[in-house]
Amino acid sequence: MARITLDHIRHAYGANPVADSDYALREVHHEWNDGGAYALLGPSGCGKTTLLNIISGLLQPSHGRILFDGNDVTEVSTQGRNIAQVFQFPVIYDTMTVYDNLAFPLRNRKVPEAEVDKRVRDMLEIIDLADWADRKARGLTADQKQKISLGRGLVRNDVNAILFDEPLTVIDPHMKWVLRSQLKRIHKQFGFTMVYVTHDQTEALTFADKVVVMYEGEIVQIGTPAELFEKPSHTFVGYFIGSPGMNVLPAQLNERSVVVGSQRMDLNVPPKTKLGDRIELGIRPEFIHLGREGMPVKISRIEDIGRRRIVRAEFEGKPLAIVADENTEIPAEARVSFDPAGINIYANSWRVGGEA
Ligand SMILES: Nc1ncnc2c1ncn2[C@@H]1O[C@H](COP(=O)(O)OP(=O)(O)OP(=O)(O)O)[C@@H](O)[C@H]1O
Repeated sequence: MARITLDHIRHAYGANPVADSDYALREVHHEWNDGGAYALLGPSGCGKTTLLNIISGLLQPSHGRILFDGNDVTEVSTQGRNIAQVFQFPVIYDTMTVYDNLAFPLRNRKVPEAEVDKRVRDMLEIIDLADWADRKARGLTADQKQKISLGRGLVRNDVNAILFDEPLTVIDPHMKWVLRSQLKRIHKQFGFTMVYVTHDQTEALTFADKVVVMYEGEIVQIGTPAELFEKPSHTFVGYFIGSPGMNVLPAQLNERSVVVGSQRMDLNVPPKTKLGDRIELGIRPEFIHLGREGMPVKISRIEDIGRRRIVRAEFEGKPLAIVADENTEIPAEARVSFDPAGINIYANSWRVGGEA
């Protein structure tokens, strides 16, 4: 397995890129740990597949280098990079048996047959297809075929990394959950470096140790699920992760306090900002307390979602979502207070601290 260094990588599909907007990938400069499980998460078109293809060697970046364990592989072919890939749709040999499909990548690399047999049988157990070993792949369901694709990616233990591009798209929801848990277990057991592309936050948060959130061709945050939830580096992360997402309110800073409309909240450490910065206050719906004390809000709607309620309200002329538990009393003259630990201050969409 390998440590992956993305050294000032940028990519434009068109010739002669000039503006930032000409780049599908703006500037990616990061190091990913050997044995880490990374999920690339972001909306359609943000550059996830572009970055994955640069890592796999399917695409040459317009600028920058890519290194595996410190060795420059920018010019090395996909095959030479020694990585396994699992795509959105199953890539398997229909006329081969399930067993032979899994054995194929090992036999290709001249692994001794006894070792092939051991690894294939172990993998058949992991992907729960042991009873199907001698069946031709042709007659299998889409789920089963994709399990074979996953198995083929995971059966080799000499790869530098395994790359997954939305591999569970064709899988039904229950099986998705099962396969995701299996992937996590396999990762713990074998310590592969895994990079997993998805636009589904649940998938990213359950699979990865580190979630790489992408937005408009940039990595806006790399963090654990807890970090993304508690301290979103960019307002987009706050909005994209969580359901409902973070409330983002236009604000002003005033020495040691932040002001939203006519409301003022004290801050312990005043964030560093420049004159002219666009200031916003971010607060997740889970960090807002609803009751009879605090700042006035106008409630417009209450949604029951099992044991929690989402309260939609208006605060200083702006929409505000509040998560309350099912027993919270909602008074007619409702008021709110923001948990100081949940307050984030943003300047031009980037977090600049701000715990009160
Ligand atoms: N072959 C190509 N030629 C020109 N533009 C491309 C090409 N492939 C992707 N793009 C553009 O580059 C940007 C990033 O696309 P990319 O496929 O990397 O995004 P993504 O996050 O993987 O999206 P999705 O989730 O829809 O697959 C998009 O604006 C897309 O239109």
